Amino acid sequence: MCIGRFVFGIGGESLAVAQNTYAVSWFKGKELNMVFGLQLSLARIGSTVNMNAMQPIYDSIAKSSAFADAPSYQVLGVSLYIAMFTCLFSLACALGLAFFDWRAKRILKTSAATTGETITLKDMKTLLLSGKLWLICGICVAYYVTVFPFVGIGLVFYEMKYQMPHATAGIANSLVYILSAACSPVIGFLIDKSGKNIFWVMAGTLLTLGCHALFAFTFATPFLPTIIMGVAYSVLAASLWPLVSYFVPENQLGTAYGIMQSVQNAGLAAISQLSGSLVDNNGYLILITFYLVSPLTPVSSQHPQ
Ligand SMILES: N[C@@H](Cc1c[nH]cn1)C(=O)NCC(=O)O
Repeated sequence: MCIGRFVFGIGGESLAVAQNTYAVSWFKGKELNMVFGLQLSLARIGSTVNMNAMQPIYDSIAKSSAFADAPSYQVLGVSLYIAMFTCLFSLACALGLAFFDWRAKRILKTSAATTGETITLKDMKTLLLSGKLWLICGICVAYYVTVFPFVGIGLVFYEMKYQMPHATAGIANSLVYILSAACSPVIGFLIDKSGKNIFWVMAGTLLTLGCHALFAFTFATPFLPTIIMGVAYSVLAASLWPLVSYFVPENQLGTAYGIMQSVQNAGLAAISQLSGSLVDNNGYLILITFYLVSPLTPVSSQHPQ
């Protein structure tokens, strides 16, 4: 299983790096935040379908006459084979993209997704010494560790703190992603219109901070902070990822996004472990208080655009 998850991580995150680089190369200066919003929206539809569909798929296979006496690992295997078809669909889309890129290159007599320049060792050194890149990485990791691990343990949190039935807790937990799927393109469009990415990064961070405060210190309906968190997360994501393209030259974008994803995932790996251990040993109040402190890092590391 660990090997499978390792390969999955390499594939998924490389895809994200390539997607971001293509998006900037094709849409820079033309509603880039909206394009990122749309991309995030589709990714979040995928996460939501995954969160809500896999258990029913597993249950219906287990109940089917063909697998009535099958051990659970076989039922799981068949469920994962079904999930594999969405990966094949993704591969088909990538092949379609390659075709359009090749066609654009042929018609425009240029490389569509790159400037034709490749990164040199000197560029790499300049990039690695760029304070702005590391600040963005800091914002990215400090913010995302308060959202992805929270959603990861959210189901049990809603059940335990708010005494919600399993199904209602599942709906509450997927609301962050459902809202993000619905709002991200619209929010991306509004960010394009205002052109103030850093302001929106700060707004998204502060709103998320408020949500964690409501979760930690009140017993008011959790739907309100969850809804606000869905919107805040969309605001942050649609404004943060395009920001890289404002200061990193096009031939270094892939490397810059690669560094950003690595830092984000290193933080997520560590904080997911810490979240589990904080919940088990100290309870949810301490965990949410920890999430409250983490986004302060992005707020304090930002300065006006
Ligand atoms: N690292 C990417 C992709 C991802 C999503 N969940 C885990 N990895 C990322 O964070 N993209 C931005 C987003 O908001 O999903």
